[in-house]
Amino acid sequence: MTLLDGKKTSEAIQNEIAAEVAELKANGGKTPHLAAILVGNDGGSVTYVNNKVLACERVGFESSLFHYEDTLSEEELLLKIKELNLDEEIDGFIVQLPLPKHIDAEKVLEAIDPVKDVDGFHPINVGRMVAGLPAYLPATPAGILQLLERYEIETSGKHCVVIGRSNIVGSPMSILMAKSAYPGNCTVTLCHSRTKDLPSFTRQADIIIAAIGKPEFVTADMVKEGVVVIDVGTTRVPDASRKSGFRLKGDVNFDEVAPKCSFITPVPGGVGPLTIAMLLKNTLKAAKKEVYA
Ligand SMILES: NC(=O)C1=CN([C@@H]2O[C@H](COP(=O)(O)OP(=O)(O)OC[C@H]3O[C@@H](n4cnc5c(N)ncnc54)[C@H](OP(=O)(O)O)[C@@H]3O)[C@@H](O)[C@H]2O)C=CC1
Ligand SMILES: Nc1nc(=O)c2c([nH]1)NC[C@@H]1CN(c3ccc(C(=O)N[C@@H](CCC(=O)O)C(=O)O)cc3)C=[N+]21
Ligand SMILES: [Mg+2]
Repeated sequence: MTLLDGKKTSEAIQNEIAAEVAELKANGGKTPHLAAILVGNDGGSVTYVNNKVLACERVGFESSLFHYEDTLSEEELLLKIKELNLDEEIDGFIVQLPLPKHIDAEKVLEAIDPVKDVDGFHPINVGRMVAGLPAYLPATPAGILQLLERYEIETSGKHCVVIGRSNIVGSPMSILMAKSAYPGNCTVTLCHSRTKDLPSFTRQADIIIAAIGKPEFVTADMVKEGVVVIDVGTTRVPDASRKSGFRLKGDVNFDEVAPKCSFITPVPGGVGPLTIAMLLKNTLKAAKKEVYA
């Protein structure tokens, strides 16, 4: 069993990005600038956004954080997005999800200029990804592809079972794994809460990508010997023995599943750090105008 070290892989990618940024700057180019909008004080969201800002500093990007109370109106948020769309200093920005219930998230994502949509959530970027045109790939699926590639995991002809069909992880992941490319060329099954007899699918899987948000959902009896397991889940569960009062759990029961795996990601230290690295990568592409001329 090989542990897929997301932290180490993320650091390697960030070092590559830092070297490119240094070169850009030396050649008189613009310093890439990522902005993040955070509405409210959800614990996880605050942590992830702060991690993104810290990562920007590490690679030599500029960053801006716009943090609002959860009473911010949809109108005010849309106005801020319009401002960032027009701000020539900012190459890319993200609106952290989830948003408070009184704000229509789809409307907000559609208001972002696709050219600056470094999360890759705008329907234009989603469509371009599906069509195989240059696009910002959503960071979590792109990070998973990086892990598979950097560990030279064979994917061609394999049966990949994705659990979860969200717009940000499961659905794009299923599309990318089916593409005629490496990593890809898989036969893909996309499972969700209406799937009947999920274990009958996961037991056939050569590669399982779990993006459900239910801690320890995937158990040893659901997987075959030699499987590759990618655990996207990051749920905070109460843990009184920790200073923070919680610990992070994946969607896979690691202790019982890991012994059956050829490769598996830990949580934390698996997919999460890659998500941050790929967001930076998209921001670099934005600054270099690699996706949209
Ligand atoms: N590490 C990282 O970088 C990231 C981690 N995450 C984490 O990944 C997890 C998933 O996130 P996200 O995709 O946004 O989640 P969503 O809640 O948007 O989607 C969850 C999906 O899981 C499906 N599902 C729920 N229960 C079951 C079940 N019993 N059997 C089969 N499928 C089920 C749902 O089905 P249905 O569609 O029918 O409701 C849905 O498609 C979360 O823990 C999140 O925190 C997310 C993004 C990035
Ligand atoms: N607009 C938007 N874009 C996103 O990309 C986005 C989002 N909204 N909303 C929430 C999800 C979740 N997500 C994570 C990113 C990093 C870690 C991460 O770094 N996790 C660390 C642990 C961090 C910790 O200590 O909590 C790890 O798994 O090792 C996790 C989850 C991005 N998301
Ligand atoms: Mg992780």
